[in-house]
Amino acid sequence: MNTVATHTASQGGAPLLEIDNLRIAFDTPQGRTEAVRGVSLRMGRERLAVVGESGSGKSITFRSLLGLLPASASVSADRMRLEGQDLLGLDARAQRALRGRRIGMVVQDPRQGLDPLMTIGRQLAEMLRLHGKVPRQGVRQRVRDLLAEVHIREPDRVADLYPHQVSGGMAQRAMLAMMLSAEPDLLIADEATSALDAVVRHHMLALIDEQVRLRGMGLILISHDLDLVARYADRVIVMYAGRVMEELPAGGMALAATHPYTRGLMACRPSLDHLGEALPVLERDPAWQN
Ligand SMILES: Nc1ncnc2c1ncn2[C@@H]1O[C@H](COP(=O)(O)OP(=O)(O)OP(=O)(O)O)[C@@H](O)[C@H]1O
Repeated sequence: MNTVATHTASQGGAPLLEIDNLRIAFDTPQGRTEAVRGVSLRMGRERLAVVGESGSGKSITFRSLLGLLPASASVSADRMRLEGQDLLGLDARAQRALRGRRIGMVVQDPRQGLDPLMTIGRQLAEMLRLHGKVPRQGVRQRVRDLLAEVHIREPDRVADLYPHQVSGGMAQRAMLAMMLSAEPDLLIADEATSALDAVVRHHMLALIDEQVRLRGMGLILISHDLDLVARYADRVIVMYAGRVMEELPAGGMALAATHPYTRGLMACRPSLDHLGEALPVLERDPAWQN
């Protein structure tokens, strides 16, 4: 299956995100390789997870929305729209504006998204000024509020710290606060928690979840962790070799999975109930590539 048919319309009629027949190829010294091969999906202000093995095209599919691919990538699609706004053919400036305002992205290494030379508070203040959503005299208070909204307990103290002075979990919260400062419609969390330990990971996902619900945003959760996905997503798309193999409700994933690749993915999950037992090897069929 290559098209995610479920169509959850967002307010105003148009779906939050529509992608039809997205293709991404890279020019490499060995020739051209097609990494994404005709992905189509629609989503509303819901929580959509994207799973699939390494290299299946999860990250680049959603990075392409933001123009975050290297120059060696060629992107084409029949349609790519955010609430009806055409994302194809935007120039670099318009793409930056979109990235800043309507789509936020939280990545695995928060320090990638934070400037090491600026305190967290100053970075947040600059973002707020850039988006012009808060009057000048209100910026300081808004910085404090945003840090408190991501459950940072001593916002004034943390605002004065540089990214290297805080823990990984705290840096991710700060990055989330930066993204939220623009009041985006769609948040992309790309393996946002995999660099953290299990407890901190759940806290971060729970925080993202809370903010997504409070603000009525759409969430795209790109992850390898099927247990996290079952907990924090409504729907799941499963990618393999640059295509969408199937779409499932997150809750009943194991029951609903029909594609042998997805069933294999489920079976290969480590479980506390079977500690010490060998995991099955994920088998692949060349026919799935077609
Ligand atoms: N700059 C690049 N040049 C050539 N190929 C690339 C480049 N970036 C990504 N690719 C290829 O695109 C494919 C998809 O990459 P992508 O990062 O989207 O995978 P992924 O599913 O997100 O994997 P992971 O879970 O490991 O992050 C991979 O096969 C990768 O080799």
